[in-house]
This record gives sequence, structure tokens and C-alpha cells, in this order.
Amino acid sequence: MISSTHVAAALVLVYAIYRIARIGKREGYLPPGPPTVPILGNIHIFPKTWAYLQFTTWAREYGDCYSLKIGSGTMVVISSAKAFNEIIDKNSAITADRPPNYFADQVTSGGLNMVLARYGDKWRTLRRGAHEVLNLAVAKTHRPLQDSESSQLMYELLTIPEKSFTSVQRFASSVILSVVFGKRAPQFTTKEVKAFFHVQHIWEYLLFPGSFAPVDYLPFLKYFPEPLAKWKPVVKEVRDLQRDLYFGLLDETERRKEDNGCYMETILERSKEWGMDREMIGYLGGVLMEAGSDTTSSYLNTLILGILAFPDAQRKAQEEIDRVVGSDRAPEYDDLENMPYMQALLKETHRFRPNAPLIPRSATEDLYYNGYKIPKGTDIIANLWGIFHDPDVYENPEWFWPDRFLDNDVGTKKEKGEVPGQRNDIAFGGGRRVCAGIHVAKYSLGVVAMNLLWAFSFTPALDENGNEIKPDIWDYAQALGSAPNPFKATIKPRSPQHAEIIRRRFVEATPRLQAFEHEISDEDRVVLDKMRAEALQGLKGH
Ligand code: HEM
Repeated sequence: MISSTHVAAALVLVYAIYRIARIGKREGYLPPGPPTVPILGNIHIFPKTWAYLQFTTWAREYGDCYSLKIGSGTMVVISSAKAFNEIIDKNSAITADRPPNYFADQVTSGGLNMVLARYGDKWRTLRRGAHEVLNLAVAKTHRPLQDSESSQLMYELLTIPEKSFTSVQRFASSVILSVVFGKRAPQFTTKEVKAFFHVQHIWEYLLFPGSFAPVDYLPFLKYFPEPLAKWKPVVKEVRDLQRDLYFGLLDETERRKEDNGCYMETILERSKEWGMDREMIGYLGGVLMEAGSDTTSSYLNTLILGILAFPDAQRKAQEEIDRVVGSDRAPEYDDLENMPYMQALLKETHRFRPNAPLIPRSATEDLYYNGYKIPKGTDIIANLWGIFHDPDVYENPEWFWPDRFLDNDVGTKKEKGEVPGQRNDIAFGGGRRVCAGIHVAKYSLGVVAMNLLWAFSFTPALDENGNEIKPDIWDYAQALGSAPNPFKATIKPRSPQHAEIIRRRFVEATPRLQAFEHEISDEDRVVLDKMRAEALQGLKGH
């Protein structure tokens, strides 16, 4: 006989099956998206590589705001300037959070990595500390240093052009090291730069979706023992390496007490007022290096790749620079306002290969877009690649073609007229989490780009048979940001007069650079002395 207990058990079972079968199913109020399967949702088709390309393909099929089901969780991908403006800019108060990141929390003492931190008190304190030292007025005080570092970059391209790729990386790292910790990196092989790139490589691997099990989506995995949790030793390694580097540099700044005006000197002086303890200070310094180094160098190397592959852009930029600056002096930042083509070229580089093709956010309250609901707790991915490579909005989006920005400030097709929400600095993000280093970044990018094009002609490198190697605009690293793989170019000064000015500027920058040459290795000292002596010799020889 069937008892009421049996009936109750059967009902519970049916309900449980019904609930489990619904896991992974897209709720009716969500934006559309690819078909789901029970339990997994869209996990089985989630891209393990080149996510931004697949996200863009889906955007063309499902629209500028679509959803993916990650088990019972939801991810919404936005791929138009309008959606970005409405969701990220206008709704910033409820979309400024980042998705949970267990690995980042473990590595940086409970979420002190400002870029990845949840939207809360720790982030607010870090952001305030960053703002105090990165705002426009303070950023301006570092411009002489950026100019001086750029003069060494130009000198390296003149004398060791075959190392252009790493020279650009050295420049970017040295600027951030100096600005943040008051200590420069004279070579790409300088101890701190080597240590930084070493740990950064492992760190990116740890963060890259698919490298390890998705602990944030399946939290029970956190409790697995080490043999089953392959990320555990990697987390420890990254933590140890980062602490050695970041806190080692902080110790050095404290020891030195010398006033070269670096960020750490200010932060150490005012940390109490800003509510920052030593852990926060060390990680803030390190995170600024992480956020400011690769971005700047990848951008500049992309620019070089772009003008190699699309020589028309180089020719037009140089015609303009010659007209505005001439060949008796090197360009200065203020020249940029008289150079519409150069401005267009800078914008085009951001559009062509945005440094952050996907920006992760998380909704802290329900919000609505185009009648769809984006519930609290949804991960929101701003797909910058999809925005910038939309053929409906941009003419030939896969071309490096600065001219598009001459017609209108945002580079969109003429017949499109004004595209709602479009602005030309989306590449730096938006709302409350907009790039904290935008002023430092824009100066480095502008000054170096103008100097590169003023000083040198860039043509494709030659192979062993003397044939040109076709620049490959798709040869990018499988990483979180858009970083071109190393490539070679033929780089020649545009005239002996240009070469002489490059040498002179490098020699004249010596005292400014020396203010940041602390505790540098014997090897770095020897190389620097030799470079300076040769530059001086070159000048006398003329
Ligand atoms: C080519 C240069 C750069 C580009 C394109 C760039 C772009 C970005 C983007 C897209 C974000 C995410 C913004 C968002 O969530 O809306 C970001 C965040 C950030 N950037 Fe930059 N960045 C660059 C250089 C720099 C530099 C030089 C620094 C430091 C000196 C820096 C410091 C930061 C920091 C600290 C954040 C985290 C902001 C937060 O989460 O509150 N960036 N950047």
C-alpha cells in the first residue's frame, strides 16, 4: 500500500529532478543567447581561447546584449557603445563591481589587487590612494621623466633597432617603476624588469579562464586537497614572487628616503590619512606596475605593427609631423593639438587592438536593458573588441586606417551619423572603474608615438634572402590583454639631423634620469655609462 510518506518522497524527487533539470536553463527575462543544455547551460561551448572573437561572433547573431548560462550562474555580454554607455557609464553605481576572483583573493591578501578587487571599502581606499597620486595635476609632474625615458627609447631604436620590441617594453616598465617606486630600469634585463615579467607570465596564466578549474563557479572545489587542486602551488608561487618584488621595492623606497617625487614617497607620507596599511601600499604599487606596464608597451608595439602593415598611415602622419614640427627639433606633447592625423592614429590604435578586449564587471542590483532584465549577481562582460570591430559601425574594421577619425571624432561610418553613447576613449573603460592611470598613459602614448614617427622610417624586416617579411596583424598572444607577439621591423633614422637630435636629447636627459638611478646593478651601470659615452662621442663626431 502506498503511504503518504511515499507520496511525499515521490513529490520531493519529482521537484528535485525538475529543479536540477532547470539548472543551466536560460530564465525568460534574460537577454537571448546560444541554446543551453541542462546543468551546464553554455559551459560546454564556452570559448577556451580567443574568447573575444567568439563573443563577437555571438554578438552578430544574438545582438548587442546577450546572455550565457554558466551552470546556474549568468553572464551578460555587451557589444555596442549604446549598451556600454547605458550599462557601464550611466548605471555605474550598480555595475562597478568585478566578478568574484578566488585566485586573486588568495594571491593578494584577501582582495588587495585593485584592478580585480570587489566594489567595496578595500577598493575605495585603494582607488582613493591611486587617485591622489595619478590625478592630472600630479601626473603632470612626472612628464619630464616620461620625456627623458622616451629619449632613451629613441636612442635605443637608433643604435639597437633589432631590439625594438623589448626596448618598448623596457620603456613602459621603467616609466612605471620610476613613477611608482622612484627607481628606473636602464635595461630590459634589469633585475626588477626580469622579475616582473617572470611573475606576470605565471599570474596571467593563473587568471586565464580555462587554465584551472572554475573555482568561482564551483566553490566546493576550494576544499579539494592539493593533488587534486593544481592551482594551489601556482597561487603560492605567484604570491611569493609578487611579494618579493613589490615589498622589496617598497623597502627600498623607505630605506632611500630620497626625494625624487615618486608615488610611494607620497603614499608612505600620507597613508594614515588615507587609511592604508603596509599591505595595501605594497599591493597598490605592484598593481600599478601590472596595470601600466604591459598595456603601454603592447599599445606602442601595436602602433608600430599597424604602420608597418598599413604604410599609408605612416606616410600621412610623417607629412603632418614634418609640417608642424619640422626637423630642427623633436615633437613635444603640446604639438599634438595641432596634429589631427596623429590624434586619429592614436585613436585608431586603441580601436584596432584594444588593450582590454573584454572588461569584466558584476551587477550589484537588478538592472534593465532593452526590456531585458540583468539580475543582481550577473557577470557583465564589456566586449570592446566587438564594439570596435562592428562592420555596421566602422568601415573596414579590420584595417588600420586612422583616416576614419578625421571624418568624425569617434571614427564611425559617415552614414551612421551620431552613434548613441559612442566616445573615443572607451578603450580606457568607463564609470567608476575607468582606468586610474589614464593621464600617465595618454602622455606616454602621445609623446612616444609622435617621436617614433618623427624620428624613424619603419619598413618590414627582411628575411635571410632579402625578401620582406609580411607583417602579421593577427599574431597576438593568447592572453587577457591584446599583446602582439614579438616581431621585427627595419627601423632607420629619417635623416642625419634627426639622428643627431636623438643623441643630443638622450645626453641632455642624463641628470633627470640619474635622479632615478638608485641601487642599480654593476652591469646596468656599465651599460648606461657606455651608452652615454657613445652618444656623446656621436655628437662630437658631427
Ligand atoms: C595603453 C594604456 C592603458 C589602457 C588602454 C588602459 C586601459 C584600462 C582599462 C580598460 C581598465 C578597466 C576599466 C574598467 O573596468 O572600466 C583599466 C583599469 C586600470 N588601469 Fe589602465 N590602461 C592603460 C594604462 C594604465 C597605466 C599607465 C596605469 C597606471 C599608472 C593604469 C592603471 C589602471 C588601474 C589601477 C586600473 C584599475 C581601476 C579600477 O579597477 O578601479 N592603466 N585600464
